[in-house]
Amino acid sequence: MANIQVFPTPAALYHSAAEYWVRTAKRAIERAGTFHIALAGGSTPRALYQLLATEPYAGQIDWRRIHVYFGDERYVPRDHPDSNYRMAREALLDSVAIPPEQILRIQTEFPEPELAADDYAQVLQSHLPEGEIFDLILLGLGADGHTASLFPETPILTVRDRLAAAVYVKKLKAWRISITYPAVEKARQILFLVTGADKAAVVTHVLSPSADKTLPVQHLQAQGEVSWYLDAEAARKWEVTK
Ligand SMILES: O=C1O[C@H](COP(=O)(O)O)[C@@H](O)[C@H](O)[C@H]1O
Repeated sequence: MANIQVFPTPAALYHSAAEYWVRTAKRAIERAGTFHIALAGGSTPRALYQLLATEPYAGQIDWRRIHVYFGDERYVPRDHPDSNYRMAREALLDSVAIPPEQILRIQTEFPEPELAADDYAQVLQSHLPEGEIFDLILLGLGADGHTASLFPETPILTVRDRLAAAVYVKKLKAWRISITYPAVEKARQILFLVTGADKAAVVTHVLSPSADKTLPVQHLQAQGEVSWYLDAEAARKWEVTK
């Protein structure tokens, strides 16, 4: 059963998500000495990353113990405006003391997206703690129901033998590299961040137990704790139906 929280404003959501991150990191560091987190891309998490780079949050985290991964990446150069790595770097990673070798981006320099995905699958296998388990995965939700780059009606949805894969998204005419269901499902904790009125319909569909299981996020068989942080706009239609 997921924990669903609705916040009156995006700012309230971001502050609670920053507190969640700090709590989860401290707990992991106490338990294992490290915190392995996969970041979401897109635009929603940017404000969270910016908050984490400032007080009172930044000073509560032992950044030297943090290992950062990416849930998905656009197959573009790392300084491209669409790059999820670039967004996270500008919003957070450039401002905190994570050792550079612990920032494990998806390397899009490979000549084929499949090679980049194979490389990232290896990176995850060799860097994640035993069992290839993330402490926390941050995820977003696209208006079409995609999460990470698990897009509807794409072959990546059937990949269960690798931790990362490449996917061509026809409607975007673009390649993506993404972690796969098995990588997401094993995480200790998953936190979805969803804001804005354009997500209201998809949120209602995804969170209604009786809705058709047509969207990728509905097929996620998470083994750990799942939380949804929604702002009031994104939750507007769901709150009416529940
Ligand atoms: O393309 C992407 O979309 C999703 C959702 O992004 P959002 O800005 O609408 O929240 C995101 O989670 C994913 O990382 C990104 O590559």
